[in-house]
Amino acid sequence: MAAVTLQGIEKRYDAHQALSGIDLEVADGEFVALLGPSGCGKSTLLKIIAGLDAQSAGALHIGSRALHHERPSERNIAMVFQSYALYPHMSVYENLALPLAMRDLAAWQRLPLVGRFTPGYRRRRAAIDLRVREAARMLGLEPLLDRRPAQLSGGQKQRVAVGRALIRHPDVFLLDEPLSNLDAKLRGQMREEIVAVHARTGVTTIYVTHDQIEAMTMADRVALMMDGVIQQVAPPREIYADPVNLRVAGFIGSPPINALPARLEDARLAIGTRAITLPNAVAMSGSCICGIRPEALQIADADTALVAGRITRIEFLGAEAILSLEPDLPGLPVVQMRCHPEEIDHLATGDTISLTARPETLLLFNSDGARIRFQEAHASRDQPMPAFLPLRSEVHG
Ligand SMILES: Nc1ncnc2c1ncn2[C@@H]1O[C@H](COP(=O)(O)OP(=O)(O)OP(=O)(O)O)[C@@H](O)[C@H]1O
Repeated sequence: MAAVTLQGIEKRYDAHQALSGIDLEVADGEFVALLGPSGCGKSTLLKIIAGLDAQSAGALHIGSRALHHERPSERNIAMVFQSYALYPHMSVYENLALPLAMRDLAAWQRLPLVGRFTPGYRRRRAAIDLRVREAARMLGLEPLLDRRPAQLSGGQKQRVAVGRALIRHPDVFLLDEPLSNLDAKLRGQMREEIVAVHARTGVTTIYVTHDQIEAMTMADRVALMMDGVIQQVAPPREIYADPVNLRVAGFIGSPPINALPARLEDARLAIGTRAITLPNAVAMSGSCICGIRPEALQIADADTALVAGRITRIEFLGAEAILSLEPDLPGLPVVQMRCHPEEIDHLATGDTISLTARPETLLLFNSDGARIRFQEAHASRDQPMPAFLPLRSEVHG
């Protein structure tokens, strides 16, 4: 096992810049998810780490080894692809044993019929057998060892692919969208299994996905990529609660963060015709974007609320509900609130209500999307909800 260090990695395909200035340190034994929309460069970066593609510039280290021209087979990295890439004519046992046979048996020992009579064959085969059975036990594949891939379900194939990748005890384990061919229920189950295998083996893992739930539930840290650039690397809770820019805030979270046009003047924040004083002064004035997570909104009195409008949709999702509100002011987008279904039991589409949020839950961004930080202390939820007041009374009051 080993840490992975990427420094200034660039990748150009002719005129197209696929990766720019990628710096990333994955600690020994850490599980990092590379998350981002389609085409952002996740797979390209993974292929560069695996040695299947070469960077145009930058350095890559595994542990203290600088990797420049090592072939994939010399890197001691294992990779699982979306397609599983199992050998269809081989049994599960043979698929699991293959990486060890290729490494531990000489070419003449792998020959059919003749190979088994060569010196050292039986000892090496016994060692391989032990490892195959150990991997099969870890992944629940023991009853399936004689089957061919065509006789397996998607989840079972996925498990064989994971087992085959880990059987050589690699330094680094790379996975490229490994669950995208599975149905939702199986994906949930395989997420847990991969996390459990990681916990048991402790192999440094880099996991590519465009699915934020996978990234957020599985990884120690999430590296969010967009347009070939890593926007932020942080533990799941932090990347959600403390995004560095509006693109990160908008990508993470479902329903997405509400982004309302606003104006700032020192500690005063105005949204539409309402304003509130923030807990701390902000070192900027002018137009900004106010980000409000759907769960930060709550129903409030019309006199003190942030926004009023008409309910356009209510979705009941079991344990929670999503309410969409069309603000009664032009220029403000539809706002979504996430809450407990009981809180909105009495409401229906077409009703008029008012919503508000605590100032310390607001995320502010400048017009370029960069985060503007203002809060130092977090107020308690038990304290009374601060009021948004009509703009004129805020200004003069
Ligand atoms: N061999 C290539 N030649 C030219 N352009 C390429 C090549 N491989 C990838 N690209 C481009 O580089 C960019 C990044 O591709 P990459 O496959 O890394 O994205 P991704 O984030 O993994 O997307 P997806 O989630 O859809 O797989 C894309 O714009 C893609 O079209």
